[in-house]
Amino acid sequence: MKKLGLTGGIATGKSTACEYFTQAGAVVFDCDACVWELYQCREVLDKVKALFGEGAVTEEGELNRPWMRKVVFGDERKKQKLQDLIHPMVRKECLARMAEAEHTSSASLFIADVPLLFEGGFDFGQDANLVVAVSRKTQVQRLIMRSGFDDATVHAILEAQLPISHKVKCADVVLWNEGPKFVLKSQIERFIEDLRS
Ligand SMILES: CC(C)(COP(=O)(O)OP(=O)(O)OC[C@H]1O[C@@H](n2cnc3c(N)ncnc32)[C@H](O)[C@@H]1O)[C@@H](O)C(=O)NCCC(=O)NCCS
Ligand SMILES: Nc1ncnc2c1ncn2[C@@H]1O[C@H](COP(=O)(O)OP(=O)(O)OP(=O)(O)O)[C@@H](O)[C@H]1O
Repeated sequence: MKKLGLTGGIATGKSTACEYFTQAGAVVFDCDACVWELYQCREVLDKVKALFGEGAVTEEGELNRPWMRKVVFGDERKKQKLQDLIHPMVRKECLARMAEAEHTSSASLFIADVPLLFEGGFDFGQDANLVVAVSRKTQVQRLIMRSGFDDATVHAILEAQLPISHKVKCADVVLWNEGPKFVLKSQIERFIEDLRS
């Protein structure tokens, strides 16, 4: 089974690319989804509350995402504290999912969608790394269209990530997602064909 890391910046199209990889038969591990699941766990939420205070959790007992975004993306040290808590758990889940796929699945491709693949040095023994890239202008447009974040939040998140141009330099393969979705899809189909040949 070939193992690939997939990354990009926020809203560059990682999840969209992974959807196409899944359609093509790959097993995909999504770090963001894993983080969402971890926050469903009371023990994890209690740890987040212990680190950041009562404001981290809503009255309904869920993670207060807008509050956390403000705290974490405005302060490098606090962001690091959250990452130190969450990343080891995500990596553990990723390795477990990969081991399970190797034993139970006939898929020939395992892909981990890791937003901070290069920032965090996320190593799960992958054979190569893919980057889904767009121009900064398109990235900001798609991010605002999807999330409605204000300019300050967009700026803070982008500041917390390596520039796409840097990620492109670290990539083994770049999927250029500036055009319509079907163009991304056909790049992925061609990439998979090349792997098979
Ligand atoms: C701060 C949190 C609560 C904000 O939640 P929100 O719903 O807005 O974002 P979500 O988790 O869906 O992530 C969306 C995107 O934000 C970006 N992002 C998330 N965490 C980080 C981070 N620590 N540094 C830079 N960018 C990040 C990524 O591009 C990611 O794809 C959340 O992002 C979080 O817990 N981050 C820390 C965990 C982490 O590092 N996750 C990244 C994958 S392991
Ligand atoms: N080629 C494209 N053309 C137009 N819109 C696109 C294209 N690719 C992705 N999008 C849209 O841009 C937004 C971001 O895409 P997607 O969720 O795949 O990015 P992401 O990198 O996974 O984001 P995040 O970092 O938040 O996890 C979505 O609304 C998606 O539908």
